Amino acid sequence: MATKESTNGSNGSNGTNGECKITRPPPTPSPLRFSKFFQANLRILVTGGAGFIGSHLVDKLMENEKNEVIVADNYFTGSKDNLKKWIGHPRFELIRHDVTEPLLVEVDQIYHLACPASPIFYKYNPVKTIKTNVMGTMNMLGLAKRVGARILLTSTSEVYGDPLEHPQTEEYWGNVNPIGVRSCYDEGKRVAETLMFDYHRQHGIEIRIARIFNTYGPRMNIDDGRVVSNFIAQALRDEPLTVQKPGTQTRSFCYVADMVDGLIKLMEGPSTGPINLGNPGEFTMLELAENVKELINPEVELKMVENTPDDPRQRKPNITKAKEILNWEPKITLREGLPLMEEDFRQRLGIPISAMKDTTRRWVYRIIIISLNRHRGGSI
Ligand SMILES: NC(=O)c1ccc[n+]([C@@H]2O[C@H](COP(=O)([O-])OP(=O)(O)OC[C@H]3O[C@@H](n4cnc5c(N)ncnc54)[C@H](O)[C@@H]3O)[C@@H](O)[C@H]2O)c1
Ligand SMILES: O=C(O)[C@H]1O[C@H](OP(=O)(O)OP(=O)(O)OC[C@H]2O[C@@H](n3ccc(=O)[nH]c3=O)[C@H](O)[C@@H]2O)[C@H](O)[C@@H](O)[C@@H]1O
Repeated sequence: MATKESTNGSNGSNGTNGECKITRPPPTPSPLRFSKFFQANLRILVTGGAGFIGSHLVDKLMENEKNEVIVADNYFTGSKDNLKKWIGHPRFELIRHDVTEPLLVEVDQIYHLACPASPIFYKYNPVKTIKTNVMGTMNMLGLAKRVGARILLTSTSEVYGDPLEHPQTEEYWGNVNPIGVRSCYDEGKRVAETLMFDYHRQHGIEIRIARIFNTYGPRMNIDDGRVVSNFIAQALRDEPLTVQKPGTQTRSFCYVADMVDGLIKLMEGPSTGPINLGNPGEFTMLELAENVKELINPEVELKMVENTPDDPRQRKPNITKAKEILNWEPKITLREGLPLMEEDFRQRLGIPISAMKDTTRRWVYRIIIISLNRHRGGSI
């Protein structure tokens, strides 16, 4: 159940001293919620819910029988296949909708994830990407204002650009190219954050902002060009792992189940954010390639290839705020998460494993599942 919003924007670092004076009280939710015989569940809209992170978020939200989930998605990078187990469920609805157009639904919470995440896709149509981030976020904030819903934005570590501060804290204002080929996404998300705080200050909207760092796991698009999906697909297909130069650039990789837990804790918690969500385990791309080679295909080769402009040279989240405010930190390491993603890719690609490798792999897989279940006290 949505709790009363902390009205001072506390715990958020909005680039000043953290104070965030509200000029107006939050809009009152629909009168239905206060009716004596209110029986309906918590109505949750997930934009981009047919995507990689969104579909895992829907799975987790649907585990709670008090939740009704509506997904709005234009299937630009997502797929109904990611939600097939929920289609037809009485507490679930799926709408084909582009968030650059207004959406009129009665909801209590909005998880606003709609935006292509892979650089290949968001650079494919940069004007649409920035429209999605600006107009799409404005439409969702307008909806939140109309129905009195709490809204969470999945922002990104790309708001820090090619960071000069390392690791990145939420107080860091970033080092972003305003006119580069990634700006549609990097600046688009920065404007989305600005809109979130302006609606919060001007209209009292209950906001939550997550700055998500590189996330991986099952259901990533196999050929969407992101490094983890690329390396796993290449290793399984016996193709050279394409390490983009210099190969010493770093990223920190968070398993999707950990990310979903963090998003829900942020939505249900007291803080507006922004709060970094990610795994501080930092790897160079060469180290990542070596891990994939060792875990999935020791015979595969590595091939150095050209990189794209404005590629950040380093990225690692400082997650102190997530630990202290949300009591959240990731539990699944890269070496535990990669085999889970390999299993998903094998099934989707129809690539069996060699008999010899099968036995060892089954043991490794079983050990990982047992230790993860022990970690998380539930099912992975
Ligand atoms: N995966 C990551 O590493 C990562 C890192 C930082 C931030 N994020 C953010 O998290 C969110 C989800 O990322 P993901 O990895 O699941 O990406 P994804 O591409 O798998 O999912 C995005 C979803 O949004 C939908 N979508 C895109 N444009 C839309 C529009 N105009 N209207 C309606 N639906 C639209 C897509 O069809 C897709 O289902 C995005 O906002 C992304 O920016 C992801
Ligand atoms: O975490 C984040 O905030 C961002 O992470 C990723 O952005 P990026 O890190 O550029 O993702 P990748 O395309 O996976 O690239 C990561 C690194 O791997 C390298 N790479 C990529 C692909 C490949 O085949 N080989 C390779 O070495 C790239 O040069 C880059 O240095 C996501 O695509 C963004 O949506 C997200 O906002």
